[in-house]
Amino acid sequence: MPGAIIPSYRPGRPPSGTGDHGVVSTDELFPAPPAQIAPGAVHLPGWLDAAAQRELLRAAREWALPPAGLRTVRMPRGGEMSVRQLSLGRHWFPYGYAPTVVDGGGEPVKPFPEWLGEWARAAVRDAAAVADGLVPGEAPAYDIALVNFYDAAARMGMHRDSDERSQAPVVSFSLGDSCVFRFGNTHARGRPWSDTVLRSGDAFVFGGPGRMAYHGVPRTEPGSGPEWLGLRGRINVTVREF
Ligand SMILES: O=C(O)CCC(=O)C(=O)O
Ligand SMILES: [Fe+2]
Repeated sequence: MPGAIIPSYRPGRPPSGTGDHGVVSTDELFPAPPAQIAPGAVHLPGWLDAAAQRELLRAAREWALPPAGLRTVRMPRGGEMSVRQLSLGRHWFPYGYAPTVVDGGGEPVKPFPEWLGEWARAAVRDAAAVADGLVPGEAPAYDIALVNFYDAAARMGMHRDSDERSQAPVVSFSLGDSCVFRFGNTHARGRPWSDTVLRSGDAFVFGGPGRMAYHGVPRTEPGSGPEWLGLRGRINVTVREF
């Protein structure tokens, strides 16, 4: 049943998008302009409109279903990622890519949809207008995506996206609850870093000099997502070229 894996707002749940402060944030009505956070790293607030957010959520609910659906990722040294994940195009496991769910049931991954690649290329074009080292007109052949689902307790430690052969920019799309996205440096997990709030509909592009920077999600803000979207928790989709 679609929707059974990625939770919805329960009927009767109080509105949360505007409920905390009793007002609609002007940040949500009038998203800020694109901003370069670090060299090659660009935040595109409100890049997905409401229709696109609904479309991406609908697709994510289908992708989440088995086979090769949303799963808990086990780390090589034991332990589990708190984020649940699925892959499109190629299956990511710690640490590599495979055509099938090699660390699970062995099923083939779902195909990477071409429209998601078009979205990512368009986001890179917009990011290139304000960024250092993101070449406009460069059109990566996006072919994989990782879809992460964050419940209220989930977070993602500082890491680099280093299992791709390609250095094409990574493009992330966020849905649902806001989060703190920590974008660091290319040398080490620690400071310097900068924290950016990613809200539902935001895109974030990191490429060029920022492609190999450490980044992570220290926390989400449970209940902060827009009520009209009907998602409990946070989804992040990162589009990559293998
Ligand atoms: O959830 C996010 O915003 C970041 C996800 C991420 O870094 C990843 O999937 O590698
Ligand atoms: Fe990442």
